[in-house]
Amino acid sequence: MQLAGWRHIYSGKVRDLYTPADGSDAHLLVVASNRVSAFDHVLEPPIPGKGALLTALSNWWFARIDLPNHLVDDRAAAPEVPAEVADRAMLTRRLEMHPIECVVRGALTGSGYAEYERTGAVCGIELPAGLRDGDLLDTPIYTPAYKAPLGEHDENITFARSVELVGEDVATALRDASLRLFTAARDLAATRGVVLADTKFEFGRDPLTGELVLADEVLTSDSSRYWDASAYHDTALPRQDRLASFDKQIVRNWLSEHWDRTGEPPALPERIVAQTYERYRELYVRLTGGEPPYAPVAV
Ligand SMILES: N#Cc1c(N)ncnc1-c1cnn(CCN2CCOCC2)c1
Repeated sequence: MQLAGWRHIYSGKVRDLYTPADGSDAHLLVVASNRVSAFDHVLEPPIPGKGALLTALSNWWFARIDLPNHLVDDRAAAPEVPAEVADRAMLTRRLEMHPIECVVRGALTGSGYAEYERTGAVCGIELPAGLRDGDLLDTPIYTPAYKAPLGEHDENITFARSVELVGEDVATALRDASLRLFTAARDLAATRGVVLADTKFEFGRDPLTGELVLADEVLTSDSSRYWDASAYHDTALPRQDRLASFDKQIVRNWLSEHWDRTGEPPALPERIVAQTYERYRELYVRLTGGEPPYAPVAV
């Protein structure tokens, strides 16, 4: 997408990165698309309103986290944010990013559970035997990953390896901040009937002050696993229903019934698109207590 005053430099599955077209290097623009991904595929069509809703959720969390973050408050000294993306863009300070995905797990699932099944540990942290997919852990664990080159999968690493990569002081600061932020967010989400199972933070170093700064998006359902607490604790439900991703399970269930996982996935029908937006909206309302800033035109 062309944006006046900005040059596109990177596209992830669901977000795009821009640098100022005038060559200045103090800022970046992170634009959340309406794209949705599942099973490592970007799906069609986009979910109208998703980018704006998740940007608002990330901003809501940033405002409640007592750490410096990369959002630009004083926009007078920064390039203008184009109106067409204003509701789904973050104008940020450019940081020296640490090459670590700071993953914190309060429950054992996904790649962490797969590693546990193979080794009995996750990122070098030994866990009790007999844990099952989705089990809550007694205490959250920090399971960092080394940020692989663009397009490759990140590599789970031990804390000791993170020390080799970024030094003892930074590695310790990343771990301690990530565990503290996760625990606070998990406890807040629990009061809203939502289980925060895991999340991923990214941090950078401010080149001017040297301080540790929270970057990227925070605690969205693209960077985190959120489950409905009543379903999670209903042990009569099948496990897949207890661990249903708050926002993507509708898409995953439909794809499981309409796609054999070969070739490109089929386009989502309008009703699935509408139902999926409603799940994003429900998560936003449950967590924040307010309505998201944007509702797609009723189809
Ligand atoms: N945020 C931020 C940020 C910053 N404030 N300063 C310098 N670099 C970055 C940056 C560059 N890449 N990533 C990885 C995550 N990306 C986020 C956007 O969308 C694509 C993926 C972070």
